[in-house]
Amino acid sequence: MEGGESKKDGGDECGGTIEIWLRKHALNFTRATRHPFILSIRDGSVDIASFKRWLEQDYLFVRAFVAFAASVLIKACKESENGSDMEVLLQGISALSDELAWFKSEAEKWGVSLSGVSPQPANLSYCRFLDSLMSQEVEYTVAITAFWAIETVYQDSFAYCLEVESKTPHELKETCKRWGNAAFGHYCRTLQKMANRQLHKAPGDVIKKTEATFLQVLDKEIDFWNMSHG
Ligand SMILES: Cc1ncc(CN)c(N)n1
Repeated sequence: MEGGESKKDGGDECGGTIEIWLRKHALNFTRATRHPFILSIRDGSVDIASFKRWLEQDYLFVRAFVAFAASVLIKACKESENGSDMEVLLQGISALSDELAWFKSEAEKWGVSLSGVSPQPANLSYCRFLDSLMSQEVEYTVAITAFWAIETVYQDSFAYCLEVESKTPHELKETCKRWGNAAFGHYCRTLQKMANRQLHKAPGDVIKKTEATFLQVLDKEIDFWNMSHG
């Protein structure tokens, strides 16, 4: 097992809490990762105005997500018994810096101005939700699971657009590779193990809260994709 993990740590890829939830809530997960917007990228019918709208809104979201990532890092430093969590999250934050730079250059490529963009209601609601998870009262278990889910929805969605049979337009391949690449997939699986390890030792009430938060993330992601329709 990678990283010296054992079933005892909750690191079993088949039997961890996260894998159980992915099976239990498969419909919600599929709605978040096989949204019509993603399907339209994959079959090549995507409306470029929708893509540009997504680009503008996601730039704003990622700025809020950086603050959330920093709060998860602080919780890891204080609450995680595993020293490598902090290192994984620190690398994740550094990748978010590249992500912001990428949004700026991608916007320029598409003639989109990011300076005057206002967040749409679904984006505001998602950012407010992230804010609520940044509170000191929110356990690391809840926060790391939400963080894993947010990154994984993008990984799974965009990796789907890169499968051999996909007809993703050439000019959108770069976007899909940003989250659909193998290294990002590996990063998401590492986050999944971190979340599983926490859940393995969490009390029942925290597990319940974490499952509810996971479902909220999926709903917020669906609303976010819906926004691209305008
Ligand atoms: C809405 C949303 N969810 C997830 C990600 C991946 N960081 C993102 N950029 N935007």
